[in-house]
Amino acid sequence: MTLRVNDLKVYYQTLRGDVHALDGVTFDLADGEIMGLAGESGCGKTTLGKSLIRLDSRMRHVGGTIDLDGKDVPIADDDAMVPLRYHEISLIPQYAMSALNPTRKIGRMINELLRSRGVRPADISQELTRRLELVGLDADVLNRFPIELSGGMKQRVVMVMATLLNPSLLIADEVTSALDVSTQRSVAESLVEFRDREYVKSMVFVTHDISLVYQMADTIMVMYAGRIAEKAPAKTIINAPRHPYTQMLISALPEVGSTMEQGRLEGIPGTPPGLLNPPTGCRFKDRCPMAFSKCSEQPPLLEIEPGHWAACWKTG
Ligand SMILES: Nc1ncnc2c1ncn2[C@@H]1O[C@H](COP(=O)(O)OP(=O)(O)OP(=O)(O)O)[C@@H](O)[C@H]1O
Repeated sequence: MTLRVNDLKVYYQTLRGDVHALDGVTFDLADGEIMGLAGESGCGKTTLGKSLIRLDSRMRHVGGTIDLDGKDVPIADDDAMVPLRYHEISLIPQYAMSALNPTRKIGRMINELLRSRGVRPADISQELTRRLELVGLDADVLNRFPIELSGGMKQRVVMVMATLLNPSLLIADEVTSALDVSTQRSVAESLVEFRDREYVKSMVFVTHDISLVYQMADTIMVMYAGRIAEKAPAKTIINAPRHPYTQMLISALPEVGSTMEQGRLEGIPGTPPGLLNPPTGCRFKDRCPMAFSKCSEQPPLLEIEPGHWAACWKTG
Protein backbone atom coordinates (compact mmCIF):
# COMPACT_ATOMS: atom_id res chain seq x y z
CA MET A 1 0.00 0.00 0.00
CA THR A 2 1.49 3.37 -0.96
CA LEU A 3 -0.99 5.73 0.59
CA ARG A 4 -3.48 5.42 3.39
CA VAL A 5 -5.71 8.39 4.17
CA ASN A 6 -7.86 8.00 7.26
CA ASP A 7 -10.73 10.30 8.27
CA LEU A 8 -8.94 13.37 6.94
CA LYS A 9 -10.52 16.70 7.82
CA VAL A 10 -9.15 19.91 6.36
CA TYR A 11 -11.07 23.17 6.68
CA TYR A 12 -10.54 26.65 5.21
CA GLN A 13 -10.72 29.42 7.74
CA THR A 14 -12.78 32.33 6.45
CA LEU A 15 -14.30 35.42 8.01
CA ARG A 16 -17.68 33.73 7.84
CA GLY A 17 -16.50 30.54 9.53
CA ASP A 18 -14.86 27.24 8.59
CA VAL A 19 -15.42 25.78 5.12
CA HIS A 20 -15.52 22.00 5.62
CA ALA A 21 -13.72 21.20 2.37
CA LEU A 22 -12.57 17.72 3.45
CA ASP A 23 -14.82 16.27 6.08
CA GLY A 24 -13.77 12.75 6.93
CA VAL A 25 -12.02 11.45 3.82
CA THR A 26 -10.81 7.84 3.94
CA PHE A 27 -9.21 5.83 1.14
CA ASP A 28 -6.17 3.73 0.23
CA LEU A 29 -3.98 3.80 -2.84
CA ALA A 30 -2.16 0.59 -3.73
CA ASP A 31 1.38 0.39 -5.11
CA GLY A 32 1.21 1.10 -8.83
CA GLU A 33 -2.35 2.39 -8.70
CA ILE A 34 -3.49 5.31 -10.84
CA MET A 35 -6.61 6.74 -9.26
CA GLY A 36 -8.81 9.22 -11.06
CA LEU A 37 -10.44 11.70 -8.69
CA ALA A 38 -13.73 13.02 -9.99
CA GLY A 39 -16.72 15.03 -8.84
CA GLU A 40 -18.43 18.33 -9.50
CA SER A 41 -16.66 21.62 -9.01
CA GLY A 42 -16.21 22.49 -5.34
CA CYS A 43 -16.42 18.93 -4.00
CA GLY A 44 -12.87 19.07 -2.58
CA LYS A 45 -10.66 17.46 -5.22
CA THR A 46 -8.03 20.21 -5.32
CA THR A 47 -8.14 20.56 -1.54
CA LEU A 48 -7.40 16.85 -1.19
CA GLY A 49 -4.47 17.09 -3.62
CA LYS A 50 -3.04 20.12 -1.83
CA SER A 51 -3.53 18.58 1.61
CA LEU A 52 -1.26 15.71 0.66
CA ILE A 53 1.65 18.09 0.06
CA ARG A 54 1.18 21.64 1.33
CA LEU A 55 -1.55 23.35 3.34
CA ASP A 56 -1.82 27.02 2.45
CA SER A 57 -2.19 29.59 5.20
CA ARG A 58 -5.98 29.38 5.25
CA MET A 59 -6.12 25.59 5.43
CA ARG A 60 -6.30 23.89 8.79
CA HIS A 61 -5.72 20.20 9.49
CA VAL A 62 -8.62 19.44 11.79
CA GLY A 63 -8.23 15.68 12.05
CA GLY A 64 -7.25 12.39 10.49
CA THR A 65 -3.98 10.86 9.34
CA ILE A 66 -2.04 10.26 6.14
CA ASP A 67 0.43 7.41 5.78
CA LEU A 68 2.81 7.07 2.85
CA ASP A 69 4.81 3.85 2.50
CA GLY A 70 4.12 3.13 6.17
CA LYS A 71 5.30 6.53 7.44
CA ASP A 72 3.19 9.33 8.84
CA VAL A 73 2.88 12.38 6.55
CA PRO A 74 2.92 15.35 8.96
CA ILE A 75 0.77 17.71 6.89
CA ALA A 76 0.22 20.19 9.72
CA ASP A 77 4.00 20.70 10.13
CA ASP A 78 5.24 22.64 7.12
CA ASP A 79 8.96 22.29 8.04
CA ALA A 80 8.65 18.55 8.46
CA MET A 81 6.98 18.34 5.04
CA VAL A 82 9.90 20.00 3.20
CA PRO A 83 12.04 16.84 2.78
CA LEU A 84 9.04 14.91 1.47
CA ARG A 85 8.21 17.30 -1.36
CA TYR A 86 9.44 16.17 -4.77
CA HIS A 87 11.32 13.26 -3.13
CA GLU A 88 8.29 11.41 -1.74
CA ILE A 89 5.22 13.34 -2.88
CA SER A 90 4.98 15.60 -5.89
CA LEU A 91 2.14 17.78 -7.08
CA ILE A 92 1.47 19.16 -10.53
CA PRO A 93 -0.93 21.91 -9.53
CA GLN A 94 -3.77 23.26 -11.63
CA TYR A 95 -2.45 25.75 -14.21
CA ALA A 96 1.17 24.67 -13.50
CA MET A 97 2.19 25.06 -17.13
CA SER A 98 1.01 28.67 -17.13
CA ALA A 99 2.88 29.33 -13.89
CA LEU A 100 6.35 28.57 -15.31
CA ASN A 101 8.58 31.56 -14.67
CA PRO A 102 8.60 33.46 -18.01
CA THR A 103 12.03 35.03 -17.34
CA ARG A 104 13.88 31.72 -16.84
CA LYS A 105 14.98 29.22 -19.43
CA ILE A 106 13.59 25.74 -18.77
CA GLY A 107 17.05 24.28 -18.04
CA ARG A 108 17.85 26.94 -15.48
CA MET A 109 14.50 26.45 -13.80
CA ILE A 110 15.07 22.71 -13.50
CA ASN A 111 18.59 23.23 -12.12
CA GLU A 112 17.30 25.65 -9.50
CA LEU A 113 14.63 23.20 -8.48
CA LEU A 114 17.13 20.36 -8.16
CA ARG A 115 19.59 22.44 -6.08
CA SER A 116 16.76 23.52 -3.78
CA ARG A 117 16.11 19.82 -3.17
CA GLY A 118 19.77 19.08 -2.42
CA VAL A 119 20.45 17.35 -5.76
CA ARG A 120 23.38 18.24 -8.08
CA PRO A 121 22.00 18.89 -11.57
CA ALA A 122 25.04 17.21 -13.14
CA ASP A 123 24.17 13.94 -11.39
CA ILE A 124 20.84 13.83 -13.09
CA SER A 125 21.41 15.47 -16.48
CA GLN A 126 21.52 12.21 -18.48
CA GLU A 127 18.34 11.00 -16.86
CA LEU A 128 16.70 14.36 -17.54
CA THR A 129 17.52 14.12 -21.26
CA ARG A 130 16.20 10.56 -21.34
CA ARG A 131 12.93 11.56 -19.77
CA LEU A 132 12.46 14.57 -22.01
CA GLU A 133 12.93 12.26 -24.98
CA LEU A 134 10.44 9.84 -23.52
CA VAL A 135 7.74 12.52 -23.56
CA GLY A 136 8.72 13.57 -27.09
CA LEU A 137 10.83 16.62 -26.23
CA ASP A 138 14.26 17.39 -27.59
CA ALA A 139 16.90 18.35 -24.99
CA ASP A 140 16.96 21.67 -26.82
CA VAL A 141 13.89 22.74 -24.79
CA LEU A 142 16.27 23.31 -21.89
CA ASN A 143 17.63 26.35 -23.73
CA ARG A 144 14.22 27.81 -24.39
CA PHE A 145 11.92 30.12 -22.47
CA PRO A 146 8.40 28.92 -21.61
CA ILE A 147 6.89 31.35 -24.10
CA GLU A 148 8.68 29.49 -26.90
CA LEU A 149 6.86 26.22 -26.10
CA SER A 150 3.33 25.08 -26.92
CA GLY A 151 0.89 24.26 -24.13
CA GLY A 152 1.43 20.53 -24.57
CA MET A 153 5.23 20.95 -24.50
CA LYS A 154 5.03 23.03 -21.32
CA GLN A 155 2.80 20.47 -19.67
CA ARG A 156 5.31 17.72 -20.51
CA VAL A 157 8.16 19.80 -19.07
CA VAL A 158 6.17 20.24 -15.87
CA MET A 159 5.51 16.49 -15.70
CA VAL A 160 9.19 15.69 -16.12
CA MET A 161 10.16 18.25 -13.46
CA ALA A 162 7.62 16.93 -10.97
CA THR A 163 8.75 13.33 -11.32
CA LEU A 164 12.51 13.72 -11.78
CA LEU A 165 13.27 12.58 -8.23
CA ASN A 166 11.04 9.50 -8.50
CA PRO A 167 8.42 10.41 -5.89
CA SER A 168 6.34 7.66 -4.42
CA LEU A 169 3.14 9.61 -5.02
CA LEU A 170 2.27 12.03 -7.82
CA ILE A 171 -0.81 14.22 -7.67
CA ALA A 172 -1.73 15.60 -11.07
CA ASP A 173 -4.44 18.27 -10.78
CA GLU A 174 -6.33 18.97 -14.02
CA VAL A 175 -3.11 18.60 -16.02
CA THR A 176 -4.93 18.04 -19.28
CA SER A 177 -7.81 20.50 -19.07
CA ALA A 178 -6.22 23.36 -21.04
CA LEU A 179 -5.05 21.09 -23.89
CA ASP A 180 -6.65 19.95 -27.12
CA VAL A 181 -8.09 16.44 -27.18
CA SER A 182 -5.20 14.62 -28.88
CA THR A 183 -2.60 16.37 -26.70
CA GLN A 184 -4.69 15.49 -23.65
CA ARG A 185 -4.48 11.87 -24.59
CA SER A 186 -0.73 11.83 -25.17
CA VAL A 187 -0.08 13.68 -21.89
CA ALA A 188 -2.24 11.11 -20.10
CA GLU A 189 -0.40 8.27 -21.86
CA SER A 190 2.94 9.73 -20.76
CA LEU A 191 1.77 9.72 -17.16
CA VAL A 192 0.82 6.05 -17.43
CA GLU A 193 4.26 5.37 -18.93
CA PHE A 194 5.88 7.15 -15.93
CA ARG A 195 4.03 4.77 -13.64
CA ASP A 196 4.93 1.74 -15.78
CA ARG A 197 8.60 2.74 -15.65
CA GLU A 198 8.28 3.28 -11.89
CA TYR A 199 9.25 6.94 -12.00
CA VAL A 200 6.29 7.27 -9.67
CA LYS A 201 4.78 4.50 -7.63
CA SER A 202 1.21 5.67 -7.63
CA MET A 203 -0.82 8.60 -8.83
CA VAL A 204 -3.90 10.65 -8.09
CA PHE A 205 -5.22 12.15 -11.31
CA VAL A 206 -7.70 14.93 -10.57
CA THR A 207 -10.09 15.65 -13.40
CA HIS A 208 -13.51 16.75 -14.52
CA ASP A 209 -13.17 14.45 -17.50
CA ILE A 210 -14.32 10.99 -16.48
CA SER A 211 -14.05 9.66 -20.01
CA LEU A 212 -10.34 10.54 -20.18
CA VAL A 213 -9.64 9.10 -16.76
CA TYR A 214 -11.49 5.93 -17.70
CA GLN A 215 -8.87 5.29 -20.39
CA MET A 216 -5.89 5.60 -18.07
CA ALA A 217 -6.88 5.04 -14.45
CA ASP A 218 -7.07 1.76 -12.58
CA THR A 219 -9.60 3.11 -10.12
CA ILE A 220 -11.89 6.11 -9.89
CA MET A 221 -12.87 7.85 -6.67
CA VAL A 222 -15.89 10.13 -6.70
CA MET A 223 -16.15 12.91 -4.14
CA TYR A 224 -19.24 14.82 -3.17
CA ALA A 225 -19.34 17.85 -0.87
CA GLY A 226 -16.09 17.11 0.96
CA ARG A 227 -16.63 13.38 1.33
CA ILE A 228 -16.05 10.18 -0.61
CA ALA A 229 -19.18 8.94 -2.37
CA GLU A 230 -17.67 5.91 -4.10
CA LYS A 231 -14.38 4.30 -5.08
CA ALA A 232 -14.00 1.27 -7.34
CA PRO A 233 -12.10 -0.06 -10.35
CA ALA A 234 -12.57 2.36 -13.28
CA LYS A 235 -14.67 -0.15 -15.25
CA THR A 236 -17.02 -0.64 -12.31
CA ILE A 237 -17.52 3.10 -11.80
CA ILE A 238 -18.43 3.51 -15.46
CA ASN A 239 -20.45 0.32 -16.01
CA ALA A 240 -21.90 -0.53 -12.64
CA PRO A 241 -21.79 2.46 -10.27
CA ARG A 242 -23.73 1.93 -7.05
CA HIS A 243 -23.93 5.37 -5.48
CA PRO A 244 -26.85 7.41 -6.90
CA TYR A 245 -24.54 10.42 -7.30
CA THR A 246 -22.05 8.42 -9.37
CA GLN A 247 -24.89 6.98 -11.40
CA MET A 248 -26.16 10.47 -12.22
CA LEU A 249 -22.65 11.75 -12.94
CA ILE A 250 -22.02 8.90 -15.39
CA SER A 251 -25.44 9.32 -17.02
CA ALA A 252 -24.64 12.98 -17.61
CA LEU A 253 -21.60 12.06 -19.73
CA PRO A 254 -21.94 12.18 -23.48
CA GLU A 255 -19.02 9.83 -24.20
CA VAL A 256 -19.60 6.90 -21.92
CA GLY A 257 -22.53 5.40 -20.07
CA SER A 258 -25.73 4.08 -21.49
CA THR A 259 -27.95 7.13 -21.77
CA MET A 260 -27.03 7.95 -25.38
CA GLU A 261 -29.75 5.67 -26.72
CA GLN A 262 -32.16 6.79 -24.07
CA GLY A 263 -32.54 10.32 -25.34
CA ARG A 264 -31.41 13.73 -24.26
CA LEU A 265 -28.56 14.05 -21.80
CA GLU A 266 -29.16 16.13 -18.74
CA GLY A 267 -26.94 17.40 -15.97
CA ILE A 268 -27.65 16.59 -12.35
CA PRO A 269 -30.46 18.90 -11.21
CA GLY A 270 -29.64 21.25 -8.32
CA THR A 271 -26.26 22.24 -6.93
CA PRO A 272 -24.02 20.78 -4.24
CA PRO A 273 -24.57 22.16 -0.73
CA GLY A 274 -22.35 24.92 0.63
CA LEU A 275 -19.57 23.67 2.87
CA LEU A 276 -19.66 26.57 5.32
CA ASN A 277 -22.56 24.93 7.14
CA PRO A 278 -22.85 21.54 5.48
CA PRO A 279 -26.14 19.68 5.94
CA THR A 280 -26.32 16.81 8.38
CA GLY A 281 -26.80 13.25 7.21
CA CYS A 282 -26.07 12.29 3.63
CA ARG A 283 -24.94 15.43 1.81
CA PHE A 284 -26.48 14.26 -1.46
CA LYS A 285 -29.94 13.60 -0.06
CA ASP A 286 -31.57 16.82 -1.33
CA ARG A 287 -30.67 15.95 -4.93
CA CYS A 288 -31.05 12.21 -4.67
CA PRO A 289 -34.03 10.50 -6.30
CA MET A 290 -33.59 7.55 -3.96
CA ALA A 291 -33.45 9.47 -0.67
CA PHE A 292 -35.48 8.09 2.25
CA SER A 293 -35.77 8.74 5.96
CA LYS A 294 -32.50 6.98 6.88
CA CYS A 295 -30.56 9.54 4.81
CA SER A 296 -30.88 12.04 7.65
CA GLU A 297 -28.02 10.03 9.17
CA GLN A 298 -24.58 10.10 7.60
CA PRO A 299 -24.02 6.85 5.65
CA PRO A 300 -20.69 5.13 6.40
CA LEU A 301 -18.25 4.38 3.58
CA LEU A 302 -18.44 0.58 3.29
CA GLU A 303 -16.67 -1.98 1.13
CA ILE A 304 -19.71 -3.42 -0.67
CA GLU A 305 -17.60 -5.88 -2.68
CA PRO A 306 -13.82 -6.33 -2.78
CA GLY A 307 -12.23 -3.05 -3.88
CA HIS A 308 -15.60 -1.29 -4.25
CA TRP A 309 -16.48 1.30 -1.63
CA ALA A 310 -19.66 3.34 -1.40
CA ALA A 311 -21.30 5.64 1.15
CA CYS A 312 -25.04 5.20 0.64
CA TRP A 313 -27.73 3.56 2.78
CA LYS A 314 -29.23 2.00 -0.37
CA THR A 315 -26.03 0.13 -1.24
CA GLY A 316 -25.25 -1.19 2.26
N1 LIG B 1 -9.03 29.45 -0.26
C1 LIG B 1 -10.25 29.06 0.06
N2 LIG B 1 -10.96 29.68 1.04
C2 LIG B 1 -12.20 29.26 1.37
N3 LIG B 1 -12.83 28.22 0.80
C3 LIG B 1 -12.18 27.58 -0.19
C4 LIG B 1 -10.86 27.96 -0.61
N4 LIG B 1 -10.48 27.13 -1.62
C5 LIG B 1 -11.52 26.28 -1.81
N5 LIG B 1 -12.53 26.54 -0.96
C6 LIG B 1 -13.81 25.84 -0.84
O1 LIG B 1 -13.52 24.49 -0.52
C7 LIG B 1 -14.40 23.61 -1.20
C8 LIG B 1 -13.62 22.62 -2.04
O2 LIG B 1 -12.94 23.35 -3.08
P1 LIG B 1 -11.93 22.62 -4.09
O3 LIG B 1 -11.25 23.70 -4.87
O4 LIG B 1 -11.09 21.67 -3.34
O5 LIG B 1 -12.94 21.83 -5.03
P2 LIG B 1 -12.67 21.11 -6.42
O6 LIG B 1 -13.48 19.88 -6.39
O7 LIG B 1 -11.22 20.97 -6.65
O8 LIG B 1 -13.29 22.15 -7.46
P3 LIG B 1 -12.82 22.43 -8.98
O9 LIG B 1 -13.19 21.19 -9.72
O10 LIG B 1 -13.66 23.61 -9.35
O11 LIG B 1 -11.36 22.71 -8.97
C9 LIG B 1 -15.35 24.50 -2.02
O12 LIG B 1 -16.53 24.68 -1.26
C10 LIG B 1 -14.58 25.80 -2.14
O13 LIG B 1 -15.48 26.88 -2.25
